[in-house]
Order: sequence, then C-alpha cells, then structure tokens
Amino acid sequence: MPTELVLREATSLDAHDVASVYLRARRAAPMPPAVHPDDDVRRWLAVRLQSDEVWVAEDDRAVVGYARLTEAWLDDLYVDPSRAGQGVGSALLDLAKSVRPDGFCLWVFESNAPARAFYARHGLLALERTDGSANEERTPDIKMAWPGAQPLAFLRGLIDEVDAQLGDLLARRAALTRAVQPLKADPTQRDLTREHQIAAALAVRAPALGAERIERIVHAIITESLDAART
Ligand SMILES: O=C(O)C(=O)C[C@]1(C(=O)O)C=C[C@@H](O)C=C1
Repeated sequence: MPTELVLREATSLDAHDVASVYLRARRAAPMPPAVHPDDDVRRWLAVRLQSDEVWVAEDDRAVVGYARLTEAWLDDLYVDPSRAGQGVGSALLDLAKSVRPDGFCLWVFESNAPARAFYARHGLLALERTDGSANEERTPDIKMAWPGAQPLAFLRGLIDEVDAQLGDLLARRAALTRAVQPLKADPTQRDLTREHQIAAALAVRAPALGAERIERIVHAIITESLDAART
C-alpha cells in the first residue's frame, strides 16, 4: 500500500528525480518525440528548478510527479506513468490552482487526448489551437486556461494582450496600404479580386469566424486604412 501523497516545494536535490519523471511521462504519453537528448533535458530542468516554482508529489519518499509554474503559466505537469490514474495529477493541478488563484494558462499537444480530457474535467478552458509552427516539436498544440477566482477579469486580461498585438498589426497593415497607393495607376479604384484573395487567406487561419465574417472584417480594415491614407 503506498503511503499518503505529500506535496512539497522542490529543492535542487530533486533535479534528477524530476527529470526522470518528465522523461518517463513524455515517452508514455501520446506526445511528439523529444527534440533534445535526455542529458540536455536534465541540465535544462535543473536550471529551471532554480528559477521556477516547482512542486513535487512524493509517495514513499519517491518523486511520482511534479508541477512547474512560472508567473501565469503551468509550464509542466507530469506524473510518473507507473502512478497514472491515481490522483497524483489532480492533486498537483489543485495545488497549481491554489498557488495561482488568479488563473493560469498552459499548452497541451493536440495529440495528447488524455491530458486534454483531464484538464477539461478539471474546469480548464480550451482557448487557442496552433499549427505547431511556433513550438520546438512543430506539432499542433492547444492553449488552455484555468480562469481563476475572477474568470471575467482573467479572460479580459487575455483579450487585452491579443488586442495589443492586433493594434500593432493594424498599424503595420495601414502603413503598407498607405505605401502602396502612390504606386497604383488609379488609387481611387479598389481591387476587389485582391481583397477577396486576402479574405480567403485569412479565413483559412481563422476558420471559427467563417468566410463571410472575415470578408466583412477585411473590407472594414481596408476601407478605414484607405481613409487614413488619404489624410
Ligand atoms: O493591393 C492594393 O492594390 C492595395 O491598394 C492595398 C489594399 C490593401 O490594403 O490590402 C487596399 C486596397 C485594394 O482594394 C486592395 C488591397
């Protein structure tokens, strides 16, 4: 009979055990193959242990899982495969919620259906899907969030972050629209074929909005950018 699970903050002495859990858990999960050799992973995690908030789950004095947190992220949550399905992950996730009461985000590979179901069962929201081009494994992943004690404020904070990027993109795009106008034979004529191509390309990237809405959004952006270019 295993003894009761103990959760405690990791020390540098846990580096070897934490890395062993990470390596074993990753191999057992439906995740893409690791891109770094095991020794590099061990060195990297030892460094992270010094800077990040890492909690280990211990059973019979053996590390059976760990959670690694940075400011508003749950960066790692891994359970030794020999202890899967025994509540270790739930205990670590509950702990993450208690030490990040304002909420946190995490990335999970799309292929990792058991982890996604686990997070969904524990109240995390799926917010974004990527094509994987921005991660090391080049594998589609999903951003999930636990929105904390004040979910409206948490999600509005995420909207503000995206809007900051959107504002920068709108400014860059409007500057290009402006730069193009003097090169056109008749700048008063809009090129609707080109605008349609732009909307179609965007619709592929934002399928949830649907082609017609994207068409209207692109039309509004171009109309207003052309208007700004005339001033
Ligand atoms: O590509 C052009 O011809 C532009 O003037 C730029 C632009 C745009 O902002 O993308 C603006 C107006 C045109 O109708 C089509 C595209």
